[in-house]
Amino acid sequence: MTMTSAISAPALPSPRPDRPLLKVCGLKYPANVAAVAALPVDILGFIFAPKSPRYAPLALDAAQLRMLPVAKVGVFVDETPAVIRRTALHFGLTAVQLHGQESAADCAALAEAGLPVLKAIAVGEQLDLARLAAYAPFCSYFIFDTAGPAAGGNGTAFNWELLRAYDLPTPYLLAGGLGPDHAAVLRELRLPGLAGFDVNSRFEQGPGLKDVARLRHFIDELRG
Ligand SMILES: O=C(O)c1ccccc1NCC(=O)[C@H](O)[C@H](O)COP(=O)(O)O
Repeated sequence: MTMTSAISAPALPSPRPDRPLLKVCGLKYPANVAAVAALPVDILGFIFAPKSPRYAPLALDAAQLRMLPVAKVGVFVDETPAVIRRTALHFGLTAVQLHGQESAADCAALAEAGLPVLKAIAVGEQLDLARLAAYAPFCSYFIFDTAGPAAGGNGTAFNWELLRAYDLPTPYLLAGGLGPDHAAVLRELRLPGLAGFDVNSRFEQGPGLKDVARLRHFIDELRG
């Protein structure tokens, strides 16, 4: 039995020609998870990195997650494959997001075990796109996120123009400090390979608690 056949989770959405995908990351509390899942969002993200203030497994309701008809991504930072696979099965995850120093071989091993992989790339002043070619065959998406003191959820944006030279076949989500005030510019943003956006700390009332009204307004503005 493959990993995917053991998990009844909706598939990871493909890029859409008509509108950008939206991933809301860093959810933690069951009532808030339900409220965000009722919005027209494409992917929900849950943090399984113990150092994060959004570390979710102790608060999450696994039965609720397994039933949700939305793609669910578990975010891990340099975690062991065994823990990742066990967590994915327990929570019914659709895919895993690797947000540390994982290698292309790490991504390949999980993808070949039936778990689609989103590989996060930390972007600083420069972006070495050439090194990503080794990852591309094993990743469903890249997530370009701003490098910072924490592995993720830093709340700051990077220079998106660094992606103007992107030429790999793997689509990506843009992340890093995207907030309500970005809706209009994101709506017009055209970059090669860009499939959508990943939002997190700038839509929070507290760590892991999303502001549903702020998200709804952002989605309305983003999609028109
Ligand atoms: O959000 C976290 O606390 C986090 C911790 C460790 C690894 C990854 C983490 N977040 C992953 C994400 O996909 C975030 O959405 C991404 O870093 C952007 O966050 P933000 O800058 O707050 O919008």
